[in-house]
Amino acid sequence: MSTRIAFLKGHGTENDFVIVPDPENALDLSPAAVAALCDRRAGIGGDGVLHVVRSAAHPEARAMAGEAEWFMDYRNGDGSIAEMCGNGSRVFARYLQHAGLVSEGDVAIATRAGVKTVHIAKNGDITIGMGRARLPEGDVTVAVGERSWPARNVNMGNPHAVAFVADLAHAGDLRTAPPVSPASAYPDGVNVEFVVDRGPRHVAMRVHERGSGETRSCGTGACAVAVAAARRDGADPAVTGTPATYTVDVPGGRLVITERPDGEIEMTGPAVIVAEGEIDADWLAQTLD
Ligand SMILES: N[C@@H](CCC[C@H](N)C(=O)O)C(=O)O
Repeated sequence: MSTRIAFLKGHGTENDFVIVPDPENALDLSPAAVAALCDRRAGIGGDGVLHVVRSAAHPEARAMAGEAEWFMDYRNGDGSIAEMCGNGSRVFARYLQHAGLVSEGDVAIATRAGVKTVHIAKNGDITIGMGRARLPEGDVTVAVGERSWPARNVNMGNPHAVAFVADLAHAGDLRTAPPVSPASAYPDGVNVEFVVDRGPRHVAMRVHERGSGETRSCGTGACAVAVAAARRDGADPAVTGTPATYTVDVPGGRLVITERPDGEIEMTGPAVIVAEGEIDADWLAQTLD
């Protein structure tokens, strides 16, 4: 009988993940293995993988082990590595709670973008402290077909280009990554958000994610959108001295983002574990041949 590898499936506003608990970092989770797991026809299916590892057991997280016991080793659906995943961190915290590894309240999680504090409420949503946005200088343009828009470069640990558009349909089918120029603004690739207004401090977005394609939600993207919208609306908390809260509708649900005058950003939304199972290790090994 072949070896089995435990997995779970979870999502946050329908940004879905294959969760692979591997406390001692014993699995060789190569890019090809991640892509095979995320394949929606031949694999389990997901926008990415949440590899759950003890910080002390992972070379990229060892230095954070004193602050956060668990490291979110996040991978995009194509197997590439990303610095941060906002929805993933809520689902990661939900998994830790589900597995009895943490209780409700505040939990520190190590990520490639540093240690994040996640608050698990008694019932319902999870809030994560996302840290501060960086807004690199320089004009950026996003194009789809004949249309193009000026965009805001926002870094939430990972890179985003936020374009305000008249109609979300103008983003097209998003089967391929929309060109962003100049390419030099994003040497490591970029996540692209298209945004429309829904009401006061209420927007809706679609996203094309680096390494995953169009997804039903992107947490870091929603934060980037809230930051860009606040600058556009003259509601920059650092200038007004008051927090700015935006409701961001995504195709898979709703996220609420607050930026405080000190620049700290909090994101609140759901996180759900939907299934548990076992991966056939022989199948996974064959996918790599
Ligand atoms: N869906 C995520 C972002 C995942 C990483 C992104 N695709 C990248 O490469 O930066 C989120 O919820 O933030």
